[in-house]
Amino acid sequence: MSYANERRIAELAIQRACILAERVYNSQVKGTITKDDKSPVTIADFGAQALIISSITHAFPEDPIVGEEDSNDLRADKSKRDLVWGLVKDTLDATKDLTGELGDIKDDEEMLAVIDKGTHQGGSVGRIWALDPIDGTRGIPTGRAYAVCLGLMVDGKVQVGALGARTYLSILRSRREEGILLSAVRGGGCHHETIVHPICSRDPISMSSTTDFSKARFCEGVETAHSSHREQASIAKSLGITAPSIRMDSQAKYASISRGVGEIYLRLPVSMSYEEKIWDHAAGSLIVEEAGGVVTDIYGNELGFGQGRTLKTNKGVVAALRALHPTVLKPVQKELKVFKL
Ligand SMILES: Nc1ncnc2c1ncn2[C@@H]1O[C@H](COP(=O)(O)O)[C@@H](OP(=O)(O)O)[C@H]1O
Ligand SMILES: [Mg+2]
Ligand SMILES: [Mg+2]
Ligand SMILES: [Mg+2]
Repeated sequence: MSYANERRIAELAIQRACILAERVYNSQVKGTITKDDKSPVTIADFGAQALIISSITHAFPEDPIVGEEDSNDLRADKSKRDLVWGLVKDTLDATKDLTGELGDIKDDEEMLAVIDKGTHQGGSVGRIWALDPIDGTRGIPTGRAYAVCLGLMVDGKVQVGALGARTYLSILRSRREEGILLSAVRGGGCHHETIVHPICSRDPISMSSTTDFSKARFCEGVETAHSSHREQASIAKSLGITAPSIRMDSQAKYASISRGVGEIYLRLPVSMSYEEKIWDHAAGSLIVEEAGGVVTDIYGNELGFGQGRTLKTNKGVVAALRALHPTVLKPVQKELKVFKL
């Protein structure tokens, strides 16, 4: 199946949400709330979730959605709700030419209801979308990278992925680059474009072909609570990697290696009890695979997207160019003392 319509809707929905996210990124007002699990959420996360879910349900009304956020905090805080609705309304007004394909939201009550359409529990049967409205939320208040990510799973396997990301190349190359949009369909390769709407040009992308570890670079997250920098450094050293790690928030790391900026992405668990969320990996992992990479957990197992809202049976992530992946996995397993289950 080509999934051409799903890919187009996902790309447009991501672009519309990125317009909202950029407003928050560039504004003084982030409206950050600390969730019950102590993680942050901003008004951009809520607004982007509302816009993207409304797009999916407009185009594919039968499809369930696993989204990261819910509306509870907004229902309890009228001023935050007003801020989010103001953002959503302004973005809808600014993108009226997309309303035919992506639909509209009429008022703040409808917005809250739309946000709560992301509560599906996931699973291995049929079509299910996985949405991370803002991945790398800490990147928004800190002015670092973030990404807006959407994947379509069919019978537990990701078939379509789209990801809008900003700033990672500008961070790396000290120059301003507009956001980029990457998308992929399984078996159909992936491409990228600068985020300008409407979609106009497409360039295929592929990973770097570097197989010499002395010339290779690896990506890792910024937050030390999300992956083990110490173990990642030790693995890089044992592989003979000499370049410093490329650190950035969000699935921009998947985007980065899929465009040849870095060859390896290591996300080694800091805690063996943490279960990675499907929305943190659905889009990015497919994009890397379609750009020539392999994505597994630390055991070498493929990521299992059909087991609910989390990757229950996986621990950590190891993503690398196909030719490098087996060699990267060896020191990972030695360092973490793990064996294939
Ligand atoms: N202990 C942990 N281990 C791994 N990932 C974690 C974590 N706690 C939170 N996360 C996830 O890490 C994501 C960000 O990844 P990164 O550090 O690569 O930017 C967060 O996504 P959100 O920012 O969407 O909440 C969150 O889901
Ligand atoms: Mg979060
Ligand atoms: Mg996330
Ligand atoms: Mg998020």
